Amino acid sequence: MAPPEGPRAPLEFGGPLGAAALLLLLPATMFHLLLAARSGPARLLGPPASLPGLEALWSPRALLLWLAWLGLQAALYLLPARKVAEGQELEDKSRLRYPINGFQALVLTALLVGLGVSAGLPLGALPEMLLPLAFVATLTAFIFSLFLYMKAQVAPVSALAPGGISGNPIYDFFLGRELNPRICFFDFKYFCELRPGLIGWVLINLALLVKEAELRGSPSLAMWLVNGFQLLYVGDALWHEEAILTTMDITHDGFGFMLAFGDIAWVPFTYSLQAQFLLRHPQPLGLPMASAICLINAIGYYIFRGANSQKNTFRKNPSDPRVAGLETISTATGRKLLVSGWWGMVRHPNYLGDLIMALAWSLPCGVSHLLPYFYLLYFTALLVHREARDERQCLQKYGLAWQEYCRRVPYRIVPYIY
Ligand SMILES: NC(=O)C1=CN([C@@H]2O[C@H](COP(=O)(O)OP(=O)(O)OC[C@H]3O[C@@H](n4cnc5c(N)ncnc54)[C@H](OP(=O)(O)O)[C@@H]3O)[C@@H](O)[C@H]2O)C=CC1
Ligand SMILES: CC(C)CCC[C@@H](C)[C@H]1CC=C2C3=C(CC[C@@]21C)[C@@]1(C)CC[C@H](O)C[C@@H]1CC3
Repeated sequence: MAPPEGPRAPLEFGGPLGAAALLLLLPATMFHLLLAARSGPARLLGPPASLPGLEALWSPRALLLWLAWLGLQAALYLLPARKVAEGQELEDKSRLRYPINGFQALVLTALLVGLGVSAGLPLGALPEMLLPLAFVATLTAFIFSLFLYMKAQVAPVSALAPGGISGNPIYDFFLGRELNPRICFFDFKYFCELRPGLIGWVLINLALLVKEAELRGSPSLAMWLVNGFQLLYVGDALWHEEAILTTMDITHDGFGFMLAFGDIAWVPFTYSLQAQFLLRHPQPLGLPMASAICLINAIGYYIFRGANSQKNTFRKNPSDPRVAGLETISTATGRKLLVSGWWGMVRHPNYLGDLIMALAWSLPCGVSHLLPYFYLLYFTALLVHREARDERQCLQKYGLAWQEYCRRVPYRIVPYIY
């Protein structure tokens, strides 16, 4: 039986209490990680060596830099795009239009940063500003989420997301009420999901690499690997930008604190944790080990990209010769489900590839500390939870056909294990 949506839908994340706890816990975890990475013991569990005062968190320079960064990314978003894509059909049968120029934004940002550095911009000074930058990013996320919550009060009911209309203000503030908040062509959720956070993440990584070169004469092999792997991941996401239009974040979830904070603060400041750790805790890495780690990342990427591209190609055009020979199950909606190829191996092959890559990003940091493995642990929890949410939505959409798919493909993420 499909679960109900809307006001009677079961509340996620432990309901209002869980949402209230996460409002505090998520920023606290981010600051804990930032502090732990710069401390000698670099302990993931246990209190950080010292707590910063307000003077270490608040800096008008960091605020200016942060606003300039958001302004730059917003300006790049508004530049003419190579393509304008249509999103999924909405409740009122309309489709929104989205500019496909994320990769262009990455390249232009790289050019601007390159120009800035050659004109004397001290990129190596950025790592010292991470704490105040994370602080202003968190403040921005709170203020922005408040704006989104108020904007949703005057939005038509058809514009609201199914999950964020519980009526409890804390829960709805956390999950987000409006599905696609926009001002004219500027779509806030789509903009935040890929631009300031993801591009900010690789910029922070690069600054940490530059700082390491300043401190030790040249960047370490471990730092090169972490930078290279994560740049590939971000470049890939922006190159395939159109694919996020079918993710549950865009089609199902409201835009509230969880995604706003996740996109603009959590991603840049916690996803760069391995590079932050390496700056203060250099790790020796020989060529044979580095080659093995590159192989692990390549295998992860091969599965991740293969699975995502196979599904996207199939959804765009099921008769495309690359997917036409695959076995499928018909559903009552008219859409089909792939039951061979990557999607016949496990029900979320793309998650498996993503997790293998996450392991490869931590391995260059050695095995002496748990801290650089935080991303792998957090990401496993996120994907297990996400997989369960997606299963619920697919069961609701496809009913018996989904049950048949689960029978034919019994494992969720890891073959023969989970
Ligand atoms: N680094 C990070 O922090 C994060 C990364 N990711 C990554 O982003 C990518 C996108 O993930 P996500 O948005 O969760 O979802 P998916 O790309 O896995 O999409 C799930 C959807 O795919 C469709 N689908 C499921 N099974 C089949 C099948 N057998 N045949 C055809 N279509 C099927 C269904 O939608 P429908 O039928 O409507 O098309 C389902 O709702 C993943 O690679 C993930 O690893 C995700 C979250 C966080
Ligand atoms: C702060 C919370 C614990 C959770 C926040 C979740 C967000 C950080 C993620 C939700 C879905 C995401 C996706 C990506 C990045 C992380 C967030 C925003 C990608 C853009 C990463 C690159 C992939 O190729 C596509 C992903 C889509 C979903």
